[in-house]
Amino acid sequence: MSERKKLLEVNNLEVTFGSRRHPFRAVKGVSFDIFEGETFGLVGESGSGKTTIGRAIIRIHPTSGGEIRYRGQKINGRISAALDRTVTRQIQMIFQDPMASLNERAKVDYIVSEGLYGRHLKEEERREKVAKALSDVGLLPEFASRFPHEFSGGQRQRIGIARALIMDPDFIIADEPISALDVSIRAQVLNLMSQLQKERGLTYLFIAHDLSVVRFICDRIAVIHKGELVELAESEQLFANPLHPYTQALLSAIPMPDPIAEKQKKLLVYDPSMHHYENDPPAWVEVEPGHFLLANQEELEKIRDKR
Ligand SMILES: Nc1ncnc2c1ncn2[C@@H]1O[C@H](COP(=O)(O)OP(=O)(O)OP(=O)(O)O)[C@@H](O)[C@H]1O
Repeated sequence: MSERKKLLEVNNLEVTFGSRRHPFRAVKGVSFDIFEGETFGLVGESGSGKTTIGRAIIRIHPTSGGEIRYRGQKINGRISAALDRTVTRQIQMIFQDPMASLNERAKVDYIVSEGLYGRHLKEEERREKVAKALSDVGLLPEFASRFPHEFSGGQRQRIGIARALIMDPDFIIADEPISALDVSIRAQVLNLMSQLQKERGLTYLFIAHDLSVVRFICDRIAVIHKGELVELAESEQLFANPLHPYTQALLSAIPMPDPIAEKQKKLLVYDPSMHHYENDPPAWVEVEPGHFLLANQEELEKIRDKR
């Protein structure tokens, strides 16, 4: 994949919440690249920092260290107004809960075209764009005059996708886009996303806590644990040969026919004491081409012994 162009570069990213006296490092030195046209997965359990990374990329959360580059230009921290406009248009986000993310009191027409308002388009042009965005996601143009509560969860997620598409983005951050949806319509939304990717050459950052979802749609997957990126590999490679104990724990949690048995299994597989690194700090190692692992010497030896 090295000949492919890098769209996004995240280097040593830090995001800190809280006060100066009581800082909370939600993202700790995370680095990864995303290539044009690929679907890159960020997985990890709730609270691991996935959403925070996505929100730092679209400049909602300020970064406290490191660099984010989009098409080679630094986009975190202070940037020019022109670059800010470019980023705001080219990078769009779709959200987990279409119910919560759509303004209940606004009509679909307003919701879908909200991002266009600064552009001073003629009314007719704006309406045409809304109709096109709705039909691109498989909805009828006349839905524009309805309110979000008139739609099903799947249709509402399509409205959320139309709202992103109307900006004509190159890069979409999809934050758990199907986890709030009924199982029966999840595949439809994933298929729509794949079809749009093919048609428009979109690049996706796909955030999920569920590894079974990302397996089939992501080219590469990064595993986030407590704000750190602990493993990064091509999807197939990660599933065939997960090396970090946390990745193994995540994998052991799918599928989940019996939640209690699975929880016990997870506790057995995952040993949190491996994260007390005081005398043996972890470092990145490339264990196989393209397969990176954050591990200390002790962990590496354990992994080597097992293989
Ligand atoms: N605005 C904020 N202020 C303070 N702490 C925050 C803020 N946003 C997130 N956090 C904290 O940062 C950590 C990472 O949160 P984040 O939402 O990024 O996790 P996540 O992996 O996306 O989880 P989820 O799947 O539940 O959204 C959590 O401990 C969270 O409580």
